[in-house]
Amino acid sequence: MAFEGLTTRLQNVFSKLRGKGKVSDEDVAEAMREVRLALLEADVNFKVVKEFIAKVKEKAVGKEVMESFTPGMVIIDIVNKELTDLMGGSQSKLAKANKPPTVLMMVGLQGAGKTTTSGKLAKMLQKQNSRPLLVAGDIYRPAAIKQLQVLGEQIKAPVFTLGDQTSPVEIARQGLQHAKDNGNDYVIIDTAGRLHVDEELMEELRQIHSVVNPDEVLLVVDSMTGQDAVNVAEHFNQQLDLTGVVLTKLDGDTRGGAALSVKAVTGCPIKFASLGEKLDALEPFHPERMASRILGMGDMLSLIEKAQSNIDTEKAKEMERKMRNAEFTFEDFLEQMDQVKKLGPIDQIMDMIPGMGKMKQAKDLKVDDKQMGRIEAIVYSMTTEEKRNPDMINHSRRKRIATGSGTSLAEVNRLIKQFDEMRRMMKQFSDMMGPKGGKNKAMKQLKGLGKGMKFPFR
Ligand SMILES: Nc1nc2c(ncn2[C@@H]2O[C@H](COP(=O)(O)OP(=O)(O)OP(=O)(O)O)[C@@H](O)[C@H]2O)c(=O)[nH]1
Repeated sequence: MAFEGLTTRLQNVFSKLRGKGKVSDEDVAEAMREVRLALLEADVNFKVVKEFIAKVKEKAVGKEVMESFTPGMVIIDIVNKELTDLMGGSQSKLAKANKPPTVLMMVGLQGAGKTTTSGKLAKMLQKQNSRPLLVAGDIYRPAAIKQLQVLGEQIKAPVFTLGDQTSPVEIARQGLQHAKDNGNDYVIIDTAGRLHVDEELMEELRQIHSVVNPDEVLLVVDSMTGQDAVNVAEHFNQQLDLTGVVLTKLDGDTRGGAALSVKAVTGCPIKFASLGEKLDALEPFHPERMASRILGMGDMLSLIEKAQSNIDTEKAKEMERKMRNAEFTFEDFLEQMDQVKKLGPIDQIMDMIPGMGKMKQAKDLKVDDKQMGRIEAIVYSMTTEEKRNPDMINHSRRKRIATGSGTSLAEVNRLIKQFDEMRRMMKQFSDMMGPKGGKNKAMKQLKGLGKGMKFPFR
């Protein structure tokens, strides 16, 4: 996952500071040296690092900080605010034309993820009840038009193409007219990319620009390429006046340099971040939330938003009722896993929960999609009757389930044991909250409950 190294290093610096009652000037200087190294190692542009450290230092050595009750926390807060500022301060939203359609021109090098991002953007706009038109303007890469058509089919968005024999400038012009004629409120123009920035490409992009007069020129950059991504952004910006950047592949193990430098170097805000190959893996970029993810403080807001747009609330309510009445079966368990999976890779979800990222690093908690898959395989190998009455799953049934799911008896035993514990806890919980419980009793029992508790998927 992106930023892992940076997060670990920063957390080490901060835990040293946090442990101190008083913080001396030397402590701050030492911490700043380590933050500086951590940023450089994460491939952040060296000028950006220098300015960043100067700003943090200026704020951190003040008297108020030293004499505050929790100097360590105050310094973390300063770093958090400066990181947020570095990435643009607040969210930079997509422009909207006064008179539709709003025209989005997608530019970038080959392989950065331009075509995929065009599809993801279209899907995001559809979710907001818009009707985007995709325009296939990359006539040079043989499969690009087909790729966009396939994406369009998947999300049921119209794709405008004139094949690969018409000039991209003409395609863009006619595409825009087509959108006007058909009442599309957004036009997303996918343009060609090259392996390197070259004059011919820029000229073509400038011509398209002057014909369609876009509301947004979005540069798609691959965050895995680190400083190169920043150089590419600077170059495009000099030639084209970008209005925003989309960072792709933030799900990979990028060290984070691009995300942290691109705004400072080009002045161009990051508008979206892409965290996976799937079509719903695009997120609006929130600098403050990204900063808190980098500092290992989680990002509950994004998680809640994801849940709101992906989880079936009726099903969630029904699940809650079952849990309260301790009617929870393995069938419900499967359903719940399905809901969680809709939110994205489990690894990414964990990073959004405060503290979880750190637990993951400590290897206390091993939850990944592969393991979720094994758990699912076990449950799928149960008969309907077994799923509904987990108590009937005796030794010989367990052996059959292990063989059927390609796992081991130990794994099946563990899952069933944890499932039982989970049910018992739910039962205790609902008893506590029930008429005989009362608040004080509930609190008392809650304290005892934590002891035997294990995370169900460990
Ligand atoms: N893991 C991951 N892969 C991505 C992401 N975005 C795009 N990709 C992958 O990157 C590859 C290149 O994406 P494309 O959209 O084909 O690239 P492109 O920029 O359109 O390339 P050209 O059309 O040749 O300019 C594809 O395999 C995508 O699935 C992302 O956020 N995460």
